[in-house]
Amino acid sequence: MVIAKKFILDKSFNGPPTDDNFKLVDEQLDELKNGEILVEAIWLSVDPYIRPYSNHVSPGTTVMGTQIAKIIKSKNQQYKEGKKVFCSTGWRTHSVINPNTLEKDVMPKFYVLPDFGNLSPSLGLGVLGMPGNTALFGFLNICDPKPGETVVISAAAGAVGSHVGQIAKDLGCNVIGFAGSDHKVKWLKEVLKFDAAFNYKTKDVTAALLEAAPHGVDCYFDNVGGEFSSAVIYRMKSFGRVSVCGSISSYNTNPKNLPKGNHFNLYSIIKFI
Ligand SMILES: NC(=O)C1=CN([C@@H]2O[C@H](COP(=O)(O)OP(=O)(O)OC[C@H]3O[C@@H](n4cnc5c(N)ncnc54)[C@H](OP(=O)(O)O)[C@@H]3O)[C@@H](O)[C@H]2O)C=CC1
Ligand SMILES: CCCCCC(=O)/C=C/[C@H]1[C@H](O)CC(=O)[C@@H]1CCCCCCC(=O)O
Repeated sequence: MVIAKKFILDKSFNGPPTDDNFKLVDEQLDELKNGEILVEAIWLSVDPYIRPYSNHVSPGTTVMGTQIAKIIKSKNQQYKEGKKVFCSTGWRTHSVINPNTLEKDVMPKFYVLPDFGNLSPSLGLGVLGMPGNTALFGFLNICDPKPGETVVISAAAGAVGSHVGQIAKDLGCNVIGFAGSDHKVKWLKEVLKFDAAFNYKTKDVTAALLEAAPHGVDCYFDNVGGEFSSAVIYRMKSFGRVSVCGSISSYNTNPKNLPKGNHFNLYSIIKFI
């Protein structure tokens, strides 16, 4: 008999998450039936969407999220013990899954990870998973960046932004990142080789842009929304492109009291991922 440990949403969120929102509980799992597998979590992903998407979730529900897990018992010939899988089972240690009867959805809920060799399987939740794909396709398909163009990235040291910046550098763009600490800014400049990076908590965004992008911004990869994005969009060139990926600055806000919208530059193309 396997006892899973899982985090449930104990109290609905009201502002930034605190320990009180979560409760760790046990769940006794049933014996495997034919077709089922038992997986054990190796890595859990804590992603920004969990906060706003949980506004519609009832207390008592397992906290949503994806994980990389290992098949530790199988009653399904197609899924061998020892294989590593990606699954959307939430914040829990053990889960019973029947891969053949999972709902088909636009987003994958379950798949066997390819062999990453010596690399960490955690990359299946990062650059080789949802954040990496968001960075690659959200940047290339929507911003359509060209060598020499100026690219601004918010939340630039995060999972998505840091990959957008590296792709933009590879393409020969002038890359400007904003992050919330001097340590992150140093990392962006010294390790990821961004052309410029600023701490938006201590530096005025418009002043930073006038310094690093005096002729304006061609591409803006927007992870944060709110007033920050209004300041960047105001500095877009004509025919600039904005990829609206997320709006993390408002995720802890009560949806009935959201901040005012961005300043929209009518000569830029703004698309949502
Ligand atoms: N559309 C899509 O398909 C997807 C959208 N997203 C969105 O992309 C964005 C980034 O996700 P991801 O990289 O995974 O997140 P991470 O958790 O890796 O990074 C998030 C970072 O956002 C910054 N941040 C938090 N609060 C604020 C705030 N109030 N103002 C400005 N920045 C803030 C913080 O960095 P700092 O210390 O620098 O402030 C934080 O570390 C999110 O908005 C997310 O919802 C993500 C994946 C898919
Ligand atoms: C107002 C919220 C904006 C959130 C933006 C964001 O971060 C979106 C992320 C999703 C993206 O569209 C592709 C994904 O895989 C992200 C998560 C979707 C998971 C939803 C399922 C939750 C569950 O397990 O029940």
